[in-house]
Amino acid sequence: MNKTTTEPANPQAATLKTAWSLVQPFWTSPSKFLHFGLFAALVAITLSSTYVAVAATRWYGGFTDMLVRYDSARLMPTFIQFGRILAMQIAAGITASFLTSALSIRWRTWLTKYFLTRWLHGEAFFRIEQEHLVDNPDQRITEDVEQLVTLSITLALGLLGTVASLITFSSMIWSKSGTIDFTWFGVALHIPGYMLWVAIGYAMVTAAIVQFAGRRLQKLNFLKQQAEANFRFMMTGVREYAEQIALLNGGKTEAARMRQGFEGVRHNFWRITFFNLRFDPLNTAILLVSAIVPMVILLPRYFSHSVTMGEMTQMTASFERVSSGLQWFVINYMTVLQFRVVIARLAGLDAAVEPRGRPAGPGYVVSPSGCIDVKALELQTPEGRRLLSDLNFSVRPGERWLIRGNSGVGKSTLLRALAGIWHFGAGNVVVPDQAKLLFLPQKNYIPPGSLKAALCYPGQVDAFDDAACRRALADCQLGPYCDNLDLVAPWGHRMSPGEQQRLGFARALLQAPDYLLLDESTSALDEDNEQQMYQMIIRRFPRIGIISISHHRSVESFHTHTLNVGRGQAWHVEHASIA
Ligand SMILES: Nc1ncnc2c1ncn2[C@@H]1O[C@H](COP(=O)(O)OP(=O)(O)OP(=O)(O)O)[C@@H](O)[C@H]1O
Repeated sequence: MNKTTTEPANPQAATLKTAWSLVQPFWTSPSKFLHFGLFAALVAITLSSTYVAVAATRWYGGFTDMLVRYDSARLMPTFIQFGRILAMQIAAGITASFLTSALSIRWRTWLTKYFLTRWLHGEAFFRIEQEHLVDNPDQRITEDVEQLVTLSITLALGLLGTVASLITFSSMIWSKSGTIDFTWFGVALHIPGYMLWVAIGYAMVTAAIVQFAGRRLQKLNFLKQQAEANFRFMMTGVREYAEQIALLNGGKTEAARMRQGFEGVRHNFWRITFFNLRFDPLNTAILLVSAIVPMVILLPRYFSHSVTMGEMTQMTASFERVSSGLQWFVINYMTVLQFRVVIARLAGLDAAVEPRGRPAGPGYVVSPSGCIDVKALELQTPEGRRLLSDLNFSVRPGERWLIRGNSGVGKSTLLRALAGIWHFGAGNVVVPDQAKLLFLPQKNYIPPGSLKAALCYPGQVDAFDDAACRRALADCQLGPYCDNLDLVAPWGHRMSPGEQQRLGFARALLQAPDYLLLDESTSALDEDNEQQMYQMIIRRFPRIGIISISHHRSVESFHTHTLNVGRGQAWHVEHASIA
C-alpha cells in the first residue's frame, strides 16, 4: 500500500531523456557487446518473421488458386512448401522467445543489482524512509524493473516488426490492388492502390471506435491492481501481528475486515465483467467485419476477372496485416503511458538513492582524540521541530553515561545522531577514528536464516567461529540455543523479546566494540538478567565507553555519569559514584 511521500506523482516528467538515463547504463556496461549481440539477433528474427508472414500469405493465395483450378497435381508440392513455412515459423518463434528471455533476465539482473547497490550501500534505504522520499522502493525494484525491461523489449521489437510488416504488406497491396476510376461531383478521379487507402481508413476508424469504447477499461484495471494490493496488504498485517491478534482473540474481527477488503476486489471484478459484456460484442463485430471488408471491396474486380480468387485471399490477408499494423500504434498508446509511469517511478527511486555529499544537519566528524565529543548539538525532527539544543559533553573510554528524560524528549534521536544517521539539526558530533561503535536498539534486527547468521550480523555468517558463538550465547544466558547455531528458523518470532535483547549482547561480546550505545536494550529483561548483562560487558571490556538510555532505576549504578535532558535547552550532567 502506498504511503504519503514527498515525491511528485507526475508521470509526465518521464521524458525520453529520463527513459534514456535509465536504459543507457545497461547498453554501455562492460558486457555491451553481448547485449547488442542478443538484441541484433532478436531484430534479425523479427525481420525474418515478416519474411515468413509474406511467404505464408503468398502460399494461401497460391493454394486457393490451385483449388479453384482443380490442380490436384500441385497438391503435394504445395503441402511440402507449407511444411517448410511452418517449420520456419516455429523455429523463428522458439528462437525469438528464447532470445527475449535471455536478454530480459540479463537486463533485469543488471538493473536489480544496480538499484540494490544504490539503495542498500550507504544509508539511502534509511534516508528514504526517514525523509519519506519515495513510496515502496521494494516494489519499484521488483515490479517496476521487471516492467521496464519487458516493456522496453516488447515496444522496441513490436515497433520494428510493425514497421517492417506495414512496409512489406502495404507494397504488396499497392502492387495488387490496381486503380479505381470514378466520377465525384463531375470530377473524374483516378486512385492508384485504392485498397491501401481503404485499409488505412478502415484501421483508423476501427481503432478510434475501440479506443473510445474501451477508454474506461484502463481505469478499471488500475482500480483492480489497487484493490488486490490493498487486500494483500491487510493479510500481510495479520501475518506480522499474528501473536498479538491471537492474544486479543481478534481473529473474527480480522476475518470481517478481510471480507470487507475483498468486497473491493469483488465489486471491481463485476464492473470489469459488465464492461466486457458491452465491449466484447463490438470487438467481435469488428473482427468479423474486418474479415469480409477487403473481400467486398475487391468483388467488383473479381467479377470483372481482374483478380483471381487466390489474389483475393492474399489481399485479404495483407489488408488484415496493414490494418492491425496501423492499429498497433493506437492500441499501444496505453502501453506507452504505462511505460512512462514505470520510468517516472524508477527515475524517482534513482534520484532518491543518489549518493549525497555531506548531508545537512549536525556535522559528523572523525578525530584521533579517542573520545565521543558532542559540541553545540541541536536536534530537530524532519519537520523542523526543535527537540534538544546546545548539548555539549564528552564521553571518554571507560566512562559510562546514562541518558534520562521524559518520553518523546529526544533521547533516541540523540543516540541516532551519535551513530551518524540523524541529519536534522546543527552542531557537531566527533567520533574517534579508530574506535568501533556498536548500537543495540530496543528491538534487534534479526535477519532470516540460521541462528549463527543472526548472531554474526552485520558480519557474514562465518565472521566468528562456532566455539566463540557458543561461548557468547552461554555468557548471555542463551545456553539452550548453543546446539542450534545452524538451525534456520524465524528467530525474530521464535525468541522471546528478552532473549532477542540478550542476543544483542552476545553480538556485542563477539564484536568487542570500543563504545556501546544502548537504547533501552534491557527493557525486556528481568532485573537479574539486566544486571548480569551490564556486569559482563564491563568485566569483559573494562575500557569500553557506554551510553545507555533506560527508564530502569536499577541500571543507574552501572554508570559514571547521568545526562538529564528536558525539552529545549534544559539539560545537565550528574557524576555518579561508580558501581
Ligand atoms: N523520523 C521521524 N519523523 C518525525 N518525527 C520523529 C521521527 N523520529 C522521531 N521523531 C519525533 O521526535 C521526538 C523524539 O523522539 P525520540 O524517539 O527521540 O524520543 P525518546 O525521548 O527516545 O522517547 P521514548 O523515551 O518514548 O523512547 C518524538 O516526538 C518523535 O515523534
